Amino acid sequence: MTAVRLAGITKRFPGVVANHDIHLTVRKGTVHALVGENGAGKSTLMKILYGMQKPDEGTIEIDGEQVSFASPADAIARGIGMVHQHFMLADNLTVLENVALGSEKLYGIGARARRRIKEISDRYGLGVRPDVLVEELGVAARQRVEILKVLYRGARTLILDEPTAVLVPQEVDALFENLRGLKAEGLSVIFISHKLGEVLSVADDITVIRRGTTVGTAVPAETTPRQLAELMVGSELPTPETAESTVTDRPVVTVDALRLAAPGGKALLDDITFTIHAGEVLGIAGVEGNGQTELVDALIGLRSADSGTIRFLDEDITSLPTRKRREQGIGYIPEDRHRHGLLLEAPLWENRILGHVTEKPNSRGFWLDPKASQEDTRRIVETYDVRTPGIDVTAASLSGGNQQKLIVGREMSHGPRFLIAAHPTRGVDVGAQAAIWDHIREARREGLAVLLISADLDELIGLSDTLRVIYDGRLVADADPATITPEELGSAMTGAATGHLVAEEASAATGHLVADEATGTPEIVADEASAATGHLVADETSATPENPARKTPETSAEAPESPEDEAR
Ligand SMILES: Nc1ncnc2c1ncn2[C@@H]1O[C@H](COP(=O)(O)OP(=O)(O)OP(=O)(O)O)[C@@H](O)[C@H]1O
Repeated sequence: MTAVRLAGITKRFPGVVANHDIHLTVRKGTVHALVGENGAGKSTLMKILYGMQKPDEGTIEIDGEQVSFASPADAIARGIGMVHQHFMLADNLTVLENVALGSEKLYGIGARARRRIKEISDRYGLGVRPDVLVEELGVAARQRVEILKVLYRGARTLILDEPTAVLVPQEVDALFENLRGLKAEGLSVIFISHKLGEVLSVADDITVIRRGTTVGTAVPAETTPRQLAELMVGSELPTPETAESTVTDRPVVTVDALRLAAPGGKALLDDITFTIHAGEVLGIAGVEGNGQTELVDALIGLRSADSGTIRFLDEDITSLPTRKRREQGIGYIPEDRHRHGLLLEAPLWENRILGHVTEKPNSRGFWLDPKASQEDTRRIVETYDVRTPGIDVTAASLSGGNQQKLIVGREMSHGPRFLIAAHPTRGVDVGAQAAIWDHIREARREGLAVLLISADLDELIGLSDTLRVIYDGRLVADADPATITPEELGSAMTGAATGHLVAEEASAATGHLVADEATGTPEIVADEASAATGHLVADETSATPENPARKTPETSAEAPESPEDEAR
């Protein structure tokens, strides 16, 4: 039984054929993965299915019937639902309000709506409680609310755009369990992901898109991640090398007792102390919303600390403005590329200037030097393999992964001494990811110090020389990247986030996590660690990805303007 059939879909943009004669058949009751390198045309195809864009050619069939969508409302009416990568929930409203508002016609906004939410939540095991405020919820719980919201509107086919990018391994397992629940009820899921291992574990069918067209399908049980990657890019992938240590004893960044409080006085960052040396990557592990955003903001100067100091090389930069920090050699890959990394409506070469207005090659003395920055943009496009018809197109017209490559290229171009990298490869395909890792490693060999924040635990462990766990605004534990596994680290993060991982640092120098106390409550997830072996030993079985107490401080309200705005 076919849920969705797309046939002969073609979509052109100026200078680009985003989709060319695409064929995709999604069976009822299956998870269908859509894979392909950055810019291959996945999002465009899904926007067409969701009524956000009109195809130039081709047909859409839902349940065997040909349809034509003028807007997402039309697609929703035919049972298509989309869960975007950037969640679209209002923090200050309850789950019930978020779900029911805008669809009052269905079940009102009162008791009937509440009943319906409970019903859906129970049926698919989503664990969504209607009356909590969304701001109280962690990332995984928000995602389940988004899923519930589309089910509430009657979706029978759900499009999930990179749903696992923000989840820790245990949460990914929980999500996949939910997807199995949906399948069992005959629903279909279209799953876009760059994490090929996950794709192979969850998908029933896989369609591969390359350069705008469907190049084949893969049978999950008979395919390895490597074969899938080769099908995607059409050639062999570079293997990310295991890197030798390049850590020196020269401190580049020294943060001492940094504290930052919310307007009400609650500490968002407390007693943050660390040193990053030349050639060292310090990885910060944590469930999103435990102070990472504030830490990055404080380091780049978007917020000022209430107390404590930040030293960069030999200077106290605690009260230095963002632009000056960048001029002195601090690079910044922001977690939200749309808010802090790009001017979406400006051409690529202007985006290359953003945040670096006063620096070479963008300026010569007092004056901007557009020619030089255009030329350098071409170099970045080439070096970082940004797929684009040219440097005059807007940043908005690049695919998500290609936007990310442009930002990384820009930040690496200024020869930073310290790089603040928040999710540097989010949305980037496996080939480009390995290339970005290589660029970072190469700069590290030359003495770059990196603060790395990443939800991709393979990346975090693989790239870091030192790992620390952040929970509730404090660095509560550290772990050795040479021995810890993603699962163990994931447990430590969720465990810490439930407040029951009580860890004491044995010695920052050895990087060993010592957790010395188990509180005996059922939520304990990391209950043992051994300083002797340097291993974090976590009890995975009791991980609680659904814990609603997880912190996600609301940050947008008080966040100042982006550095780019300031710099302009
Ligand atoms: N609104 C637009 N205007 C111009 N070009 C566009 C627009 N949207 C997408 N494109 C182009 O269409 C192509 C396909 O982009 P799409 O976003 O569908 O890729 P993708 O497979 O989703 O990539 P990623 O994995 O990076 O998200 C790209 O070359 C992109 O630059």
